[in-house]
Formats: sequence, structure tokens, C-alpha cells
Amino acid sequence: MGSTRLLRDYVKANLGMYATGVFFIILSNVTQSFFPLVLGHLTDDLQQKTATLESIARYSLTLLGIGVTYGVLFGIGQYTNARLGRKFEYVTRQKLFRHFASLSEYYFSRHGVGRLLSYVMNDVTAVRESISNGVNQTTNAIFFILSAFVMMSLSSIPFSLIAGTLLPMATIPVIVVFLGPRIRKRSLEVQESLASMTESAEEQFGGIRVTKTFAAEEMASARFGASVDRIRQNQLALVRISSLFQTLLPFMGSLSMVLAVLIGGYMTLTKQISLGSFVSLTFYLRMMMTPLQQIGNVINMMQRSRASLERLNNLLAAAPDIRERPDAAELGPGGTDIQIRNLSFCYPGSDRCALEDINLSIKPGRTLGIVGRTGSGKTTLVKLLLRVYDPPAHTILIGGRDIRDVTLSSLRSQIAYIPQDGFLFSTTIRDNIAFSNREAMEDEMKQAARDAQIYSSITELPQGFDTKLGERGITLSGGQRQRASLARGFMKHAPILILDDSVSAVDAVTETSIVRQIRASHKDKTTLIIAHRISAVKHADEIIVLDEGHIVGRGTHQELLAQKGLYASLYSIQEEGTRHA
Ligand SMILES: Nc1ncnc2c1ncn2[C@@H]1O[C@H](COP(=O)(O)OP(=O)(O)OP(=O)(O)O)[C@@H](O)[C@H]1O
Repeated sequence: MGSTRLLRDYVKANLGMYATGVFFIILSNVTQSFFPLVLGHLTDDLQQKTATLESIARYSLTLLGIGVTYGVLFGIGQYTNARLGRKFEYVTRQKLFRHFASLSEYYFSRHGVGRLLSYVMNDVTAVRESISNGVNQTTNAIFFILSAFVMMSLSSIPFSLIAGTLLPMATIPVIVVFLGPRIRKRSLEVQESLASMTESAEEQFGGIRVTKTFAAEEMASARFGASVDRIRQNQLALVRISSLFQTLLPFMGSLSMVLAVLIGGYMTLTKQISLGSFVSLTFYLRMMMTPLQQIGNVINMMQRSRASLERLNNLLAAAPDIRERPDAAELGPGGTDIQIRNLSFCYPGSDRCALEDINLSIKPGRTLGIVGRTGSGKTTLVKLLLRVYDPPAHTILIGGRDIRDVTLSSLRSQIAYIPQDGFLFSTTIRDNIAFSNREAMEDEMKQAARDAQIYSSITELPQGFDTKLGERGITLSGGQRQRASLARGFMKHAPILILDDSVSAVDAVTETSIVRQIRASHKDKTTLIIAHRISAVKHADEIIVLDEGHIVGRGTHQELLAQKGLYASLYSIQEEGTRHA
């Protein structure tokens, strides 16, 4: 994808508004270019003593008129372009967010979240600056210089004098071509180091509890300091080259001025041009200095934003790993039996398979328990069911359909997945529980909270269900978080319910009540319960035991105990632990 694609599409979509902004800025410049001309005429009148009080007043009013008209026209143009810039920021951030939402977990595990955040913040802002300020200043500078050039040519200033004095300025494109790519390269380095810093900050803040409990603040701040230092070095490198660039352009302008004074002064003395022409010429050159400075800034800014634009375009070009087939069908709420056939799966880049040759059949309304040591592949199995990662073709079927042939939304709407970490959003408990259905009735939400055994804990809080959680609210305990996330899962009323070690942080008594509740109120649902504690699965219709990606045992609780395999030994260790507790 070309580095300008995002911008090109945006400009195309807003061409009318762009043209309006640019048009007003051009008009303002044409207006302003009359200023030195009027001043030149006044000088000539004064020198030839033809000026009267009345004509001086007229000249003053004309200059005032030029000033006011310029201000109004430029203001409108600047405002229009600034609006376009802000709109770009808004549209692009939304676009990025939608794109992020379509990317897989694998993508996020490869790119740090902090880094992606930096793209959304720093890079979008860098491009926005070039859209509003960049367009304003470029149009302003180019058109002022052009108008001034045309006005000078139309005036009585000899063309050879104009051409001679403008010669140093003609080197500007050469300087731009030479230094521009270097500025862009260094800008890219700055943006990269900013992204690393955001990533590091995100990680440090996320892990602040670990840092504090290990009294490792020194080490953490040294690590963070290193990423800040990298930014400083990269920024200094950028500042050096940008400063050189920004000084070279006005310097060329000053050289033009020196030539104008030398040659123009001589021609005025020898009466080849009038004093008015000399004043106009020097005034025009003086007025070109600011646009020249602006061009320097703008090109700097443009190079920086091109680097950002490149990163944004690359980001938007990243294709989601999990894609729907063009002819993907809807998975209906009907048949929810799950068939897993000869399923083997290795994570991308991993040489060891997380699952090997898994065969399973779960009939609708039945409960499957999955136990196994840590790292045995339990969560992987669920991730494949949800297509967080794509399983090989024809290995997982729901309701007789290969899950790769159905739309992602219809698949995921059939499954209520309750992960172990019990992640809650920084909003009210109500919004967290009613996440899948904000319109849900109060009673329905309260029932979900009761089923998850969290109701009384919530009502004891001063603001009950309206209690805010997260950074600016209260923090629930690990077990409370798990139960709130369980209530959120119940609220989905999906025909397949998956608990991924979702009650590991609650005490044994609460766990038993939750499991009993699930058996009673989810009788008609297909349920998968992953657990380390055998007490959470022992009532399941079937239990499978995973070990190093293989099913090493299956049957009911009693059957597995009789097999005296891994399950029986896990059970006896846990029973032993309970007795000693
Ligand atoms: N995103 C990933 N990329 C590469 N390997 C992974 C990834 N996620 C898990 N694994 C590996 O796959 C194997 C199975 O992991 P999985 O999370 O399924 O285990 P688990 O049985 O759920 O463990 P636990 O009980 O600790 O949650 C492990 O060896 C793990 O290191």
C-alpha cells in the first residue's frame, strides 16, 4: 500500500472542503501581495511631491483594507483546514479502532498494545498537524511567493533585477530534495522510540503491583529511563538536521535581500529604477522571508508526518489472520452439538504442538469437564472453538458445520465464554454484567448476579450495581471479579457455555454453589467446564484429561477414578490437600 493512501482517500472524500480552504488562503495571498505595490506608489508620490493629505489618507485606507481583507480571508481558510485536520484525527482513530477489532489475538501478541496505542495517539496527531497547519502554511507560502512574483513582474521593476535577486531562493528545491529524506528517516526513528516508550510505560504501569511488592522501583525506572533516553537521542538527531534545514531557507532569503540592496540600490542611485520600485522590491523580498520560513517548517512537518502516515498505512494494511469465507453461512441457534475430529494444532512459530489428535463429541445440553496440568492445552482447545486461532479445516464442527465455514459473529454469539482472568471494564458493575445486552431488564441482570453468587457482595456496596470499577472506581477481589465476569457470561444466554477455570479464585463452598446453579439453570445448554480443581467438574456427563496436548483419559468421575491414571492421582492429591487444610 502506498504511503499516501490513507491521506489520499481522505482528501478525495473531502475535496470540496479542501478546495474551499485552499481557495480562501489563495485569495488572502493575492490580496496581501498588493501591499508592497501600494507602498511603492506612495513612495514615488512622496518623492515626486505629488502626494497630498487626501492621497495619503487614501493610501492608508487602501492598506487598511488590504490588511482587513487578508485577515478575514486567511482566517476562514485556516479555520476550514483546521476543521479538516480534526476530522481526519477523528475518522482515522475510529478507522484504526475498527481495524484493531478485526485483528486476531496473534496480531496483538506480536505487537505490544502500548505500541499500537502510540500509533493511535502520536502518529495520527502528526498527520493531522500536516493536514491543517501543513496545508495552511504550504498554500500560504507558495501562493504568496507566486503572487508576489507575478505582482513584481507586472510592476515597473525590471525582470532582470527580479530574476537576479531571486536566484538564491532557486536553490531551495535542491536543499529540500537533499535534506527531506534524511529528516523523514530520523522522524521515523523518533516515532519508533516514542512507540517503544509507550509500550514500556504501559507494561510498567500494568505491572506496578509486582514492581512494588518486589521493591523493584529502581530497576523499573532504569528500564523506563532507557527508553526515554532513546527518544532524547533520536529527537536530538532530528532537531540537528531540522535546524540546519530551517536556517538554510531563510538564509537563502537573506541572500536575496542582500542582492536586492546591492543591485537595486545601485540601480536606484543611477536612476534606472524609481525609489518606489526599490521600496516595493525590498518589501516583497522581506515579505517572502516568512513564507520561506514556513516552507521550512512545513517540509519538516510533512516529512515527519509522512513517516507517521507510512506506519498508519502499514497498520491498516495488516490483514486479519482470522478471516470469514466470502460465502460464510450463519450458524443458527439450532444444533449445538460439538464434534472435534483428529484435531492437532501448533501455535504459529512454535515447533511443539499444543494439541494433538483430539477427538470429542459433545451432545447438546451435555456437560464436558476438561482437566489437566497447566500448559496441557485446555485453553487452546477453547480458543480454537471460538476461532481466536483458526483450527485446521474439518476438525471442529458445531451443529454439523465446520466452524471455518460460518461467520465469526454467528459462531461467537452461540458461545458464552468466561475466561479465567475475569477482566472487567472501567465502568459500572451494571454495565459490565449487562455487557452483551445493555437493554436487559433489571431483574434479568440481578438474576445473573445471583446465579454467579455475586449478588449480595454487590448490594453491600454503597452504590450497588452502579458502583464504578477500575482506575477511578473500586477494585473487586480476584474472586469477585471472576463472579462478576461469570454473571456477564450468564447474561448472554448463549446455547454453549464455556467456563475456562472461571471459578478458580473462589472458595470451595462458593464454587460448589456456582456449579450446582449452572447444572440447574443451564440444563438445556451445552457446557464445557475447564478446571484445575476436580470438585468443579466431577458432576459433568463426561470428563477428559489432557496431558501435553493429548487426551490421556476420558469418562465419568467414577470411571476415571477407576482407571487410576492422571485423573485419579490429581484427585487424591487434591483430596489430601483438602484434608490437611
Ligand atoms: N499464544 C501462544 N503462542 C505460543 N504458544 C502458546 C500460546 N498460548 C499457549 N501456548 C502454549 O500452548 C500450550 C498449551 O497452553 P494452554 O494455555 O492451552 O494450556 P492450559 O492447559 O490452558 O494451561 P493453564 O491450566 O495453565 O491455563 C502451552 O505449552 C503454552 O505455552
